[in-house]
Amino acid sequence: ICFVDDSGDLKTLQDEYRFNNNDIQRLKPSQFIIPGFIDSHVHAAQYYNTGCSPRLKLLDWLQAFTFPLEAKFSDTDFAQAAYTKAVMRLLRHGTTTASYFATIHTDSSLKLAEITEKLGQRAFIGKVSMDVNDAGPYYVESSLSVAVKNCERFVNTMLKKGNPLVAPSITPRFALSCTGELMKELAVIADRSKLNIQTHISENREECRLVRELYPNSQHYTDVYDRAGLLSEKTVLAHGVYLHNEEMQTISSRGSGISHCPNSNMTLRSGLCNTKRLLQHGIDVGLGTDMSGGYSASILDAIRYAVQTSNILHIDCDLDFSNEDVPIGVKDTFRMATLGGAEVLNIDDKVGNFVVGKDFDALVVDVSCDTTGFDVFEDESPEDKITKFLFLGDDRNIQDVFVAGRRVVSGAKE
Ligand SMILES: Nc1nc2[nH]cnc2c(=O)[nH]1
Ligand SMILES: [Zn+2]
Repeated sequence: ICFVDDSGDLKTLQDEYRFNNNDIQRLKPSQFIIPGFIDSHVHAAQYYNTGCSPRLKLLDWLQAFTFPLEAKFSDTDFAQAAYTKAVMRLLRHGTTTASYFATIHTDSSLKLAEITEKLGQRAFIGKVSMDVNDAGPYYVESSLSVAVKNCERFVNTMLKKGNPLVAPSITPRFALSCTGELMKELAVIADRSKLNIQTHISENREECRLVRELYPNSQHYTDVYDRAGLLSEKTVLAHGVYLHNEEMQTISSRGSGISHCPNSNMTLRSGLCNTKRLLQHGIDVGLGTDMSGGYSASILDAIRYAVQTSNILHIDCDLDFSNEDVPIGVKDTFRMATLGGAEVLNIDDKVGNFVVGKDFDALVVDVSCDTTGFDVFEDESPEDKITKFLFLGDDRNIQDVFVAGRRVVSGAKE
């Protein structure tokens, strides 16, 4: 982004900033641009299962549906086809940055990185690390040392590429899938190259109970990760539904962020995350689809579910809340979907809003395109139109998608 200027005098701007007439894209009155959406927690492999909503809770769902699906990604041809569809779908929904979990397989995780590079999406790619799986030996790394070697090969290959848009993220699946030793080794690898870290935390009551049982010497779930050295300002913790105040204080003091995944939290009946409390503790909050825990690949869906989650938390609570404590609204969740996500992923110096010097990651939205699913009226303000798009719009309204100034989706008719 070289300049932001609302002067109507094109000639003066052209003289000052030296751009050609051919470089100008004029927006229609029904169009506007917004920062690209950031999905701070999404499982690329699980795209295959989106919409299959099996009505199980987290741990049973992992065993019955998710691990068997992820095991198929040992086949790199299968991975190539499935990941291509996933990345294309996310881009079509306006996700300019995604923080992906892949699977435990190094080569197919590298394929996911290649696909995001080719299709032009900004991405963090996580080869999933797990050296424990009670569900069986068919989906687990065979030992601690193999898990560490796999992670190192993945990270080294990614770093050698040196792509400014696609980076590795260290990805211990969660405390129930990793030994304490593995988590410590992964923290060292992350620290060595100052990498992002992503994992799940405090998503489901049964999961929290098992973590307490498995780590009796830790004060709480957050402490398990903190003792392993996994909490940095580049750490993304997905869910955080059942965090206590003390845990939020620790997360805040380490500068780690939470990826709020409201569709997943409801679909898997995990719980309702109180994002207001997280924000009050000074924690960065972004949005995640967490597909296929969440059934939708769209961050617009997460924007809506995040509003509704906060609304539900405030039903019948009016007497307990002061007048100031209103639920979060669509402005808040739109921020989470853009700048909030950038803060959580520690890339807010590069993306998240339109500030000179940042990269142009943007969506051209048209609220009156041919196939639009809602109506706007002449007397409505720009703010009304944006709000309607956030609540009622979909990929049909997303005309163009730009990542770092490159148009990666063009919905314009020839
Ligand atoms: N939602 C969700 N939670 C998890 N916890 C550990 N693995 C997963 C996963 O794949 N999805
Ligand atoms: Zn997840």
